[in-house]
Amino acid sequence: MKVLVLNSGSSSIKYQLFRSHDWQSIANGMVARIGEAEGEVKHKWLTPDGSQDTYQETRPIPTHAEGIDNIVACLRDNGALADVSELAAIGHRVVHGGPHFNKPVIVDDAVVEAIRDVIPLAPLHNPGHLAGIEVARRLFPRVPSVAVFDTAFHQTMAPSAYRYAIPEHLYTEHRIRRYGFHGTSHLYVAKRAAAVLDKPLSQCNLITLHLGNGASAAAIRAGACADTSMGLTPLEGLVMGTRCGDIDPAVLIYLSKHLGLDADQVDRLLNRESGLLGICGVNDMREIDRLAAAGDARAELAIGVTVHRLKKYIGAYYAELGQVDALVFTGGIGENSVRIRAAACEGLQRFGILIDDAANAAADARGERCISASRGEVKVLVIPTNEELEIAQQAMTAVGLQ
Ligand SMILES: Nc1ncnc2c1ncn2[C@@H]1O[C@H](COP(=O)(O)OP(=O)(O)O)[C@@H](O)[C@H]1O
Ligand SMILES: CC(=O)OP(=O)(O)O
Ligand SMILES: [Mg+2]
Repeated sequence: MKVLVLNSGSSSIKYQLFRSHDWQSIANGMVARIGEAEGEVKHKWLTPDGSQDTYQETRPIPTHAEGIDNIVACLRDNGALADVSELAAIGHRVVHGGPHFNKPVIVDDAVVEAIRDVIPLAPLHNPGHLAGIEVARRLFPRVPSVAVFDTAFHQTMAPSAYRYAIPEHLYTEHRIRRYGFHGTSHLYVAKRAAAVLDKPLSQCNLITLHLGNGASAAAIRAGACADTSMGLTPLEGLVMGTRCGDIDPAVLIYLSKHLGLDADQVDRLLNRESGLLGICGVNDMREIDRLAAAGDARAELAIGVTVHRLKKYIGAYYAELGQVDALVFTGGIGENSVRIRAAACEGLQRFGILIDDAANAAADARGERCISASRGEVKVLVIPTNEELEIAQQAMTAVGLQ
């Protein structure tokens, strides 16, 4: 059997197709710039002889339905999914499940309504997910769609971690609390870390750092999420590509009262024009690394603010957990930036966190690896995330086939 995973955003749909007997990824790609004059289509798949083939074009993709049509036609034509009856499930990434979901669910009308219900809490993400879900259910009425929520893994947080210190009715009536995101990634790397540590996940205390364009940290106690840096929305916490992360809430009041910005302008400023981009004009960490190495002071500052914030979270989560088995780096930056990993761990020997510089910088290193020095009590691990695989496996379990 096969499982198709869709990560359907506001203007793009990323996908990956797995075969379930060995969880090999047999095709992946995306359609982007949906609704724009020039859409972008990229497909990659495994051929029967084991090599990779690709297809790329620009063409208008007016709607999500046409996007999914394009993906399915390509999978049919290249043989990756010659027959739709091979599909056991379609797994959908859903960023916000609100308070409703702590595990994956087979999508029915009630689930669609629940996802719609929390659109105000994730206006950038949930509408795109719903479009993908609705099209998939219409095109494949016989294939179960399974929603896998970014928020689900974080549902084990205690009220002391998820409640904000604001009037109670904002929680009881308006559901304003910390939800946390990237949960599928935090869970996936936590499972892999437990395998590397050779212990059951339920016996592991971990600090996981998902550092991509969006970035978040999680404190994991005995395999369950105890705290995480993102909040009501994916804006809180670490410094991100274009998002500010933690900020004095009075800055918003100031922007509104003294600079006359309305809610939409504040939203755009903090979600899209801040973070690394806001500090140094660039949001790609590779480019920032290069600029900083060439002496660019703003790029250096962007790295400085990022690392300062990361260290605060490592320290805070260490204090929350009391004992830590491993610190885990993942996401595009966590997996690749030697400098950020080294700087985030610098000076933490007293915590038992000590990096082996050669292991951290090993140029040819790929895949899961341990980069801590042997005398460091806390293992420092680099674990490439694979949210799609986690979604595919959870979807298979949800439909009772695994
Ligand atoms: N070799 C590298 N060194 C430093 N940063 C890198 C490297 N490769 C990728 N990145 C950074 O990873 C980030 C994207 O992470 P990714 O997890 O792919 O993001 P997304 O959240 O979009 O999935 C970008 O800031 C990119 O510059
Ligand atoms: C929740 C979130 O921030 O997701 P992404 O990193 O994919 O933007
Ligand atoms: Mg990502």
